[in-house]
Amino acid sequence: MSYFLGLDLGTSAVKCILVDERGAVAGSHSVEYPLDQPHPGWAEQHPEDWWQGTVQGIRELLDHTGTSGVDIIGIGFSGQMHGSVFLDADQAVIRPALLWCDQRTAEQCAQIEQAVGVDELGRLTGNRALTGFTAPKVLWLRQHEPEHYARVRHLLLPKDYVRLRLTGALGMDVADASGTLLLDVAARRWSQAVTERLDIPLDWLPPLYESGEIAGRLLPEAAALTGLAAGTPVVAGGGDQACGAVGVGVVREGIASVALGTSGVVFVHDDAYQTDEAYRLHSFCHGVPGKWHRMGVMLAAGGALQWWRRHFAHEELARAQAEGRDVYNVLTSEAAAAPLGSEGLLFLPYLTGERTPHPDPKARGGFIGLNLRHGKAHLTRAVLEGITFGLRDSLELIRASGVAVRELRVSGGGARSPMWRQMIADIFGIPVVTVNSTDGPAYGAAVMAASGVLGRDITELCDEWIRIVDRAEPDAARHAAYEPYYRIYRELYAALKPAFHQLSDLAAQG
Ligand SMILES: Nc1ncnc2c1ncn2[C@@H]1O[C@H](COP(=O)(O)OP(=O)(O)O)[C@@H](O)[C@H]1O
Ligand SMILES: O=C(CO)[C@@H](O)[C@H](O)COP(=O)(O)O
Repeated sequence: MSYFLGLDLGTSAVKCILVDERGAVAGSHSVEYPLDQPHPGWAEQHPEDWWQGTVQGIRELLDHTGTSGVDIIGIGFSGQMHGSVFLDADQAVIRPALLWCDQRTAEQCAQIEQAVGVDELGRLTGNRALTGFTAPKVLWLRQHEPEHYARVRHLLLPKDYVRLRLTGALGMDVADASGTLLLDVAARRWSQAVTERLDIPLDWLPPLYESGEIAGRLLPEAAALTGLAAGTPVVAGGGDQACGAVGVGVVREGIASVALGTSGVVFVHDDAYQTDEAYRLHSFCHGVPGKWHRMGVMLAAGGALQWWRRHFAHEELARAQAEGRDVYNVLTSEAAAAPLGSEGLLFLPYLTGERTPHPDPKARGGFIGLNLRHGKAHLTRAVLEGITFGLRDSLELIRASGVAVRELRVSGGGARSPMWRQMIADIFGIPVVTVNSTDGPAYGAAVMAASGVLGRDITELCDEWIRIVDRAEPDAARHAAYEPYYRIYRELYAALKPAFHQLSDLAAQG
């Protein structure tokens, strides 16, 4: 049997999966690596950790599944988006990468929007300057670490660095490149106009590919380290959101996806390039050649639940261990027992600032409406409801731009919870489905590898390999009961913004 290897270079771990020629997952394995937060709001990782994790992950996957490297006929990549990998003339890493969730570049974003103009930047790139994006990170390096900046000769995104180590070839796909703010997203090529205005050398940027195109072949030294065969084709792949959407079959108009990972993303496929009026949604190239997508991105969706679990779920953790259950399972069961609306309690999930719909690194979280009757279950339910209201904000932007969403496909860690899936269906008022491929971005990366190696269309492969396995219908009464809560939720950010900013400034002073 021949296999495709899908690699998803995530924020917390690299996930490696094997998919056979009929689209069935034959095995998966993850290797974690650390995230550094040297200052409040900063987030960095060492590209060497990604490389070591990937090598280990591939080796262990082959060992555990008893697969021979020669049976892997293609490799595809998904990766956390936007992170800046700065390389010198010898392709050596100059400093740790600044990640998608790093918030240090508010000043540089303002400088970019002033230098280019918000409308002109939108016209050239389809997007606004947001702190997570790559171009502001380049300006930050120039202003704060000029000695490092002087050495830069190549700029890559996280997965492209690992592909470089595997194949020796520099490259980037247009889906991931869309999140650099240096791509002319409509034309699917680097924007000379933007690089010139920002004074970023165009020759730092690698050759561009569509996601299913072969971007290199495995080097003999990488083959020796991983157990794969030298010469194995490696496709360009995509950013994790484009790969995740392909992985659940969001390759046609009318179907949207919600990815509930650390971040939370509402994603729609576009046959033609589109932007919303004020560029509040991201407009990016899709992993499907010649197609685009729009998405709203919450910075802490699953991340907010993870924070809640880590700091406040000690009893639930003990119970989960005693009963051999997942702690998230215990938490969501508790939340299910609390009433809808958490008895007048709302949670704001802006724990690491926010992107959509409030592009504000100084936005903060909170519980609003606490009273003496509230206990842990109410608070846990409020966290889940608050994250879901945050996702609904992105859905409303998508709806306002004229897209009729008929069905939502959910993926990511949060999608494992039937209770949360039903809550999304009720709050959104749309059916929520899950598909047979639960490996999201890694599966999408494997589909892209199959497309490149077999010369098949990505949409066709998705139609053949992906099918719906579960469906949660919205309950009309619960949908109506959530509406007044959602209306109040929508007003809270604007009302609390001045306090968030003052608190954020006070915290930064130490
Ligand atoms: N059984 C579950 N029920 C509800 N949420 C869950 C469950 N398992 C994981 N999660 C959520 O999913 C998140 C991890 O999702 P994942 O897709 O693995 O994230 P990432 O790829 O960003 O590392 C966790 O932080 C948690 O909030
Ligand atoms: O910033 C974005 C998309 O714009 C994130 O999707 C990151 O690419 C990684 O998110 P997780 O998969 O770790 O949640």
